Amino acid sequence: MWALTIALISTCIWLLYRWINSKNEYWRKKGIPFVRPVPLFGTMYPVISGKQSFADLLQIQYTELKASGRGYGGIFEFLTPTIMITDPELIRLVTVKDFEHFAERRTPDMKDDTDPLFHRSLTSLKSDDWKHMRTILSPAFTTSKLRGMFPLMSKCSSELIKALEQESEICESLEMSKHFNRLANDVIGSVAFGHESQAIKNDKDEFFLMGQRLRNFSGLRYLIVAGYMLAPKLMKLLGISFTPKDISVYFRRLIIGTMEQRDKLSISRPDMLQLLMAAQKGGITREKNAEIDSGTMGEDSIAETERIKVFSSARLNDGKRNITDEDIAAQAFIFFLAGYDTVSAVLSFTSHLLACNPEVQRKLFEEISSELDNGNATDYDTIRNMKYLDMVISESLRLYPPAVFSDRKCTKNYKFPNSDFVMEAGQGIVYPIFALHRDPELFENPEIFDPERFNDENKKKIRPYTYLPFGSGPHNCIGMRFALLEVKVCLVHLIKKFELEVCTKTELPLKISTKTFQMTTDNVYFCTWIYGQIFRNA
Ligand code: HEM
Repeated sequence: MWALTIALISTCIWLLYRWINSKNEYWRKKGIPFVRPVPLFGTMYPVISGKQSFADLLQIQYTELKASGRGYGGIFEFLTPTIMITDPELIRLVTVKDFEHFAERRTPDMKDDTDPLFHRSLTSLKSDDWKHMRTILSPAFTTSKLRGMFPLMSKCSSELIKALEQESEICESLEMSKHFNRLANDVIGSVAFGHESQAIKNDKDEFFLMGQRLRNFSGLRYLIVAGYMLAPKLMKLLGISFTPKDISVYFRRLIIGTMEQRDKLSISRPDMLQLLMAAQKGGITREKNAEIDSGTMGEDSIAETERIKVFSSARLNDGKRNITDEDIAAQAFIFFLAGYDTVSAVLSFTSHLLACNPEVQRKLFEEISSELDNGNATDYDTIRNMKYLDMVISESLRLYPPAVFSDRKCTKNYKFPNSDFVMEAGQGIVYPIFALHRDPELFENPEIFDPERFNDENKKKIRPYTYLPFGSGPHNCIGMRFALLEVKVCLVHLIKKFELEVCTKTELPLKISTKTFQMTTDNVYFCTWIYGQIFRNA
């Protein structure tokens, strides 16, 4: 009996081993260059074992695949064969020109009721539902709407400065990322949820604590992300949700409660929630000549034409799709998820870079002071005119793009140019943003922080589709202009008041965290001094 059981178990293990190995043969059989996988973990093992950050792993794989000269190659996300693009021209084809073959993201397929907020959000919607929702949401990011949201952002930044002043009186060094986290929470809470969150003043704020749990992708949630990569069908069958139930219920209730209150008391506020409520009632129109959804600076002019083509068929209200309260809650939720860690990461990394590069910080301070000394208020237009500020942020986004890669799902079989390789519908394709930004053939001395790369003359020399912190094509980041404005407002408030300096706790050189998939470090500490005449005149 024992012998039979052992024989049975051994046979199962052997069959499993054969099956896994046969999966790992996928790219070899297709004749595509590939990164050698580890059984079961594919090419993800260095990240799963905590040896490498996700950004570093993608950079190593990119370098290996680029060397093949083919412009793309195979990786294995656990058992799933995926294509990684290394050629900027192919990124253009996939994200822009041949959009109809790659019209979706690879967001996990879930049952409708598993994670309704995530499932109905812009990042998960497919085909016409996505086009329709994106068309509705885009007007929330026009110049005039951002101008309206500016005071909400400004208020949060002023509160941040007060908090830093208070803390710097009692502490020698400040953990800046902690503060930026709270700022990002309060801004997106205010603008997307219409909720006056108070995380800057009170770290026990309920909205903040819920958000902290939601954005924590370590531990069990790290395993859930891995589970969706390893066995998506099984995860779907088991109905495992990304978002803990209580958090989902909390955010939904908050949004719907706020909407009811606004309706009852006829309250109107210049935020995204108001725009979504207007869209629900059919009262939102596209503004004439509105600057919306313009491409990222890494693209070329063709991208704009393609974007217009994709959305020309979508109408704001086609009579077929009603916007439900659930849809509104889902969009506010995804704005929170997409706009919280990203903004807080940009602020943390930019501040770190400024602390390490006093000359750049001084130049930035001079630009801010001179704009404000000219009698300008710290308003939307003054901040938009600060060129050096824009250069500093662009360079920080090159070195530390919060999204280290982006992806698409092949939605229609696709024959790669100059090759026999046909990608099958359903397969995934990634483009490694971080690796492109750090490629010495694309950016000279890529490890060096040099905002001059983005001055008027130099930025024209950047090859299209190599600098893509906000992605590319019709699926690019809808919140780009909002995010950049928020980062700028905060930095202007910060630098006009403080000098940032490294301290003994500052990690030098900075290491990207290996504990999570996100672009973050394990800590960002600075010494900060409140701005004083003595320092600035020295
Ligand atoms: C500095 C901050 C941010 C960075 C670096 C960033 C970056 C990105 C990137 C790389 C993508 C994928 C684009 C592609 O695949 O082509 C993306 C998508 C997206 N982002 Fe952002 N993002 C930021 C802030 C925000 C904010 C503040 C919001 C919302 C208010 C937002 C909402 C979204 C949404 C909804 C998508 C999916 C768009 C779609 O598929 O149609 N992001 N973002």
